[in-house]
Amino acid sequence: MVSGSNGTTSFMTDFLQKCGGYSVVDGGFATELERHGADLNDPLWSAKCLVSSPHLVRKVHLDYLDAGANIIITASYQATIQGFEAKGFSTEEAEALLRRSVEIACEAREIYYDRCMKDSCDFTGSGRISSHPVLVAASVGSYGAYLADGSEYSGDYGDAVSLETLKEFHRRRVLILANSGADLIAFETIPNKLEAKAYAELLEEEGITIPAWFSFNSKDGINVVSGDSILECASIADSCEQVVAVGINCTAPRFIHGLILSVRKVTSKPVIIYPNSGETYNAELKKWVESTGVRDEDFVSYIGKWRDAGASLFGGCCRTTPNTIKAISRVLSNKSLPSANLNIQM
Ligand SMILES: C[S+](C)CC[C@H](N)C(=O)O
Ligand SMILES: N[C@@H](CCS)C(=O)O
Ligand SMILES: [Zn+2]
Repeated sequence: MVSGSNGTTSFMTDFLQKCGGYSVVDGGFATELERHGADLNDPLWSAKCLVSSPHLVRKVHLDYLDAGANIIITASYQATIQGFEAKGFSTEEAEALLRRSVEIACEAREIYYDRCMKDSCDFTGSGRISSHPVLVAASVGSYGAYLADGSEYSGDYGDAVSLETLKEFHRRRVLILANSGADLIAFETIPNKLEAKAYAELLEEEGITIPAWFSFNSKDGINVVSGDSILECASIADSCEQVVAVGINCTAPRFIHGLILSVRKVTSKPVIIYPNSGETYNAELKKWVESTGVRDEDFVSYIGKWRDAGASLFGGCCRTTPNTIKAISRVLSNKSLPSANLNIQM
C-alpha cells in the first residue's frame, strides 16, 4: 500500500483513473443487513452482525460488488472496543472483531475476483480486473454512533466531550483498522468540526500511512448536522495529508448539490458523495420513517448534476440498496451521454 505524502496524494486520483474517471461506492450497509432480516436493535447496530452473522456481512459486500461497487465499506461503523467491551467481550476479542470486519470484506473481494476470473472478465497481469478494481475502506463511525442514540445526526456531544476525549476514544480502533489490511479508512457520517479535528490529529500523531476519506453529514444543505460550517469542516480534511477524498454521506439527496459546491470551494481533493434515501431515522425505535425518501430512479437521476458539480465518487448510504448502486454504475459507465440525458432504466 502507499506510504509517504507523494503516494498518498496520488492514491485516489490514480484509482479514479483506473476506474475510468469516476468511482462507484457501495450503498447502505446496515440497512441492507436489515433488509435481509438482521435485527439491529442493539447498541452495536450493524456491528452486531460481525458476531452473529458474518456470512450475511460477506453476502452484502458481495451483492454490492456484483452491483458494480469499486469501493466496499466494512461493517465497522459502530464497531468500537468500548462498545464490544460493554457487551462482555475482552479487549482482545473486541480488537479481533475489528480486524474481522476488514477480513470479511477482503474475503468478499477475493470471491468476487475469483468469480470474475472464472467468467473470464478482463483481468490485468497483476490479478486485478482492469475495468473494476476494488478497494476495501475500513469504516470509522463517529463517537455519536457509539452512543447509539442517533447523535451522529445532531453532533451535539455536550461540553464534557473535548478534543482529547474524542482522540482517546478513537485512537486504538483507528490504529487497528489502519493495520488490518484495509486499503483506506472511511471516516464517515462526521457530525461536527471537533470530531474532524480529532481524526486529523490522530492520523498525524500516530503516523498513519494508509489514506483516508472524511465524509460529513448535513440536514440543511448548508452546515454539517451540528451547525458547524461545512467549509470549516472540509478545510480540516483538506489540510490533512492522509485525506484523499472529502465529501458528504447519509444526507438527503436534495441537499447534495449545494454541499458539493461548498466542499469544492475549500479543497481540490476528489469529492465523494453517498447520500441516504432521504428518509428519517427514529433513533429511539431504531427504525426509519418510511415514504419520505426518494425512489431509486430519482436518486440516480441526480448523478449527472452531482458529477457536473464536481463529485467523482458516488454511492449510497442508509436505505439505498444494490439496485441503487447498479443504477449508479450503469449511469456512470454510459459516458457518451451528456449530463442532461443521464437518465437510467432501472
Ligand atoms: C446512521 S444512524 C442510522 C446509525 C444508527 C445509530 N448509531 C444507532 O445506533 O441508532
Ligand atoms: N457505512 C455505514 C454508514 C451508516 S451512516 C452503513 O452503510 O451502514
Ligand atoms: Zn447512513
